[in-house]
Amino acid sequence: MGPSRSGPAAPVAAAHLGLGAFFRAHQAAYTALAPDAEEWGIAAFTGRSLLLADQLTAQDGLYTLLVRGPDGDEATSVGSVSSAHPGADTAAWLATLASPEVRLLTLTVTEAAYHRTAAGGLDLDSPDVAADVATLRGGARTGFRTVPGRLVAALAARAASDAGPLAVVPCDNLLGNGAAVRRVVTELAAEVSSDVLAWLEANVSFVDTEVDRITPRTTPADIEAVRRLTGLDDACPVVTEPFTEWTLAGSFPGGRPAWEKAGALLVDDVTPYETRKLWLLNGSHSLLAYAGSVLGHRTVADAIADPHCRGWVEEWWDEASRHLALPGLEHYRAALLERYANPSIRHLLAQIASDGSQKLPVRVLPVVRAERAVGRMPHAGARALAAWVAHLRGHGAPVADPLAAELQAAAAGPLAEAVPRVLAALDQSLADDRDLTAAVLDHSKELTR
Ligand SMILES: NC(=O)c1ccc[n+]([C@@H]2O[C@H](COP(=O)([O-])OP(=O)(O)OC[C@H]3O[C@@H](n4cnc5c(N)ncnc54)[C@H](O)[C@@H]3O)[C@@H](O)[C@H]2O)c1
Ligand SMILES: O=P(O)(O)OC[C@@H](O)[C@@H](O)[C@H](O)[C@H](O)CO
Repeated sequence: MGPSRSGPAAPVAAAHLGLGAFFRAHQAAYTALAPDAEEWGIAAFTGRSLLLADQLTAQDGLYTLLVRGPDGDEATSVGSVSSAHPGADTAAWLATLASPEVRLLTLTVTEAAYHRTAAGGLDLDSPDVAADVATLRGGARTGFRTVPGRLVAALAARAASDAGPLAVVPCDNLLGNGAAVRRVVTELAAEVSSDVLAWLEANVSFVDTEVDRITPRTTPADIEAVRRLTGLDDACPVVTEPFTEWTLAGSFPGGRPAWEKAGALLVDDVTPYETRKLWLLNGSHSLLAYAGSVLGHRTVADAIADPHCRGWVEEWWDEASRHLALPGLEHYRAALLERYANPSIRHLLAQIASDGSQKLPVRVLPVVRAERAVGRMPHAGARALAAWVAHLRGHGAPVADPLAAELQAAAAGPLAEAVPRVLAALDQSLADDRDLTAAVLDHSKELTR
């Protein structure tokens, strides 16, 4: 028997786009733990797939959260998802966001889904973005190809029904994610309708967040572990670690669940938390994803057990720590080592390796630039870039990236020519830095020797 409810689900007051593993281990779990959870049911939409929406609907939105610590598993049933919908159901999407009862929208759609240029604006040259501009200008209510397109369509529907203010809460690993999403959404709205633009500027707040909880993809073995532990045939449990963190800064004009009572931190500025997390955790994750997989490792736990990889991570943390403001970095680093070594969390390096062109500019390049600005050579950062070049040349984890074709072409051929071409694809000024290019080349040779 699968999970099912004994009473009604909470009325829908929040929406989510990007229904997947992380949202269910993080934001939905915080909402479920908040004391006012019964007022904040969530209508959750997948990005694209049908399966998870169908599986959750068959389970009344309920799923098992399996928290795996080094010493054992703990299963809880999470009930904050009141309805689950496939991303293609635009009628339900527009109706949900046009409802005055809905005052909150969280997002976990991956970094790549925002269609940002390297400078952070909306990529209006993208054919998918251009198609959405045409669709939105034509007033169609379906057929959107991008996340910014879906967001602007929803805000237009909300403006039309005068449904009141909304807080948009992006939870992807982007620095200044609230401001980043505000920018792409306002730039797209400006292409489409000055009325919608004016409405959203007056009614929509974009909240910056730092989010942290390592949540790998669910495997058949996880489903079996849940069955053994709970006796339930849960088709879509989520496996995560005990550690969890959520820091938010911004306004919630229509209210929000009392997330702070569930452990979230409401602050004036998330930047120090966000940079610490993105550089130390995500930066080292990307380093391991490329360099560790070149050495033949498959998971974070395997790679961190290798003294070479562990040394590279420590070196990266030394470089990044020179540019971080929060105190207690030694403690943070020690905790990360424990989290990475958790043998019950099989976090695949191949999953982390995806979309490097979108992730490295956030996780690694700021530290490389800061080190070069003070005249130092960031060898660990150069190694991460070298490992990415090796990955694009076919070593280690397979390539999955929206820019895969052009990046793999840039990475082909003699290494001495490939390295500056790949660096230039990230940022021309990196390729123009001869000493950095030479260091990346040396690390590339060493890694693939
Ligand atoms: N998994 C983690 O440990 C973790 C931790 C912190 C933050 N995050 C953030 O959450 C995001 C999602 O992670 P997840 O583990 O839930 O992944 P997932 O694959 O389980 O879910 C991703 C969701 O985003 C949707 N999506 C993906 N690409 C899209 C696109 N181009 N357009 C529209 N929708 C798209 C998918 O359809 C799915 O609904 C990550 O990319 C990251 O930014 C994840
Ligand atoms: O989820 P992604 O693909 O953005 O990145 C992979 C990991 O680095 C990331 O998911 C971390 O596990 C997470 O950010 C931990 O909080």
